[in-house]
Amino acid sequence: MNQGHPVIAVTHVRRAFGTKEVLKDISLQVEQAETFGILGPSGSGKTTLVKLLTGIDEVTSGQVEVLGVRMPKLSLLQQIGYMAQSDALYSELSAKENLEFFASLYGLRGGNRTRRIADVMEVVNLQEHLRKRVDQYSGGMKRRLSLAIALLHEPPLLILDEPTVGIDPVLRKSIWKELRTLNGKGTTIVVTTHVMDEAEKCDRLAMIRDGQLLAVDTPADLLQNTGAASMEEAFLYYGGVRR
Ligand SMILES: Nc1ncnc2c1ncn2[C@@H]1O[C@H](COP(=O)(O)OP(=O)(O)OP(=O)(O)O)[C@@H](O)[C@H]1O
Repeated sequence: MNQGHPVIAVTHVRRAFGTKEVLKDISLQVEQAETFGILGPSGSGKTTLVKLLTGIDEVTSGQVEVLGVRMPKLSLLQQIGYMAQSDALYSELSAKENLEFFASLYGLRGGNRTRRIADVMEVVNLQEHLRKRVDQYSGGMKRRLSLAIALLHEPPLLILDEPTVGIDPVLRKSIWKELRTLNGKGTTIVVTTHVMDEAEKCDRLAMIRDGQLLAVDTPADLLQNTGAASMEEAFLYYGGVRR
């Protein structure tokens, strides 16, 4: 892989829908094996940014490079595990059938496929619900299954759009533990959130509001630089709300 280069390089990116500018001159880099958080309120542009990183959407101007390749690039999808905010599942199929479908898209076959399916279902604690139809799953279970699918092909880059929404605190903790383990193995993780305590678990954090990048730093430095007692306070500080 591209040793020494950032896994993601976003350079002066703008994205507009008609006359509405949703991302305004965003530049940032994500290094290998980082957990990089994108924190911002609803409507701030997190999903729009994430779609540019995965190549689902295209910049209006500027440039996005992933693993040294200019996006969008279809062939890079094999390298990315993407968990969208709305679950892309076949509800009339069982979890197993969904997993098998996505595994075949990623070229996983035979014993390897069976092993990966069992592994990822264990990570999200759904192993007992493998044969259940997805339309009988709760919202949180669907989120967990979507995460399992993103992990299936062991991609070097995981992009997770609000992965723990609707997931209870115990499982949320175990999912974060698993993400940390993947980091330890060299996986790079980009995760969007509007939950402050999740943001603090990231190695580095980009704070965005109204499509603008307010700050990028480690959670500890964001707190220190602002003199804030909490991430929430730091966010308000950068957002222009000073006490
Ligand atoms: N296809 C589109 N056409 C027009 N406007 C869009 C489109 N997609 C997103 N937007 C607008 O861009 C802004 C940012 O949306 P985005 O979904 O990126 O926010 P977000 O930070 O992910 O929010 P949330 O946390 O609620 O998911 C919003 O004002 C939204 O209405």
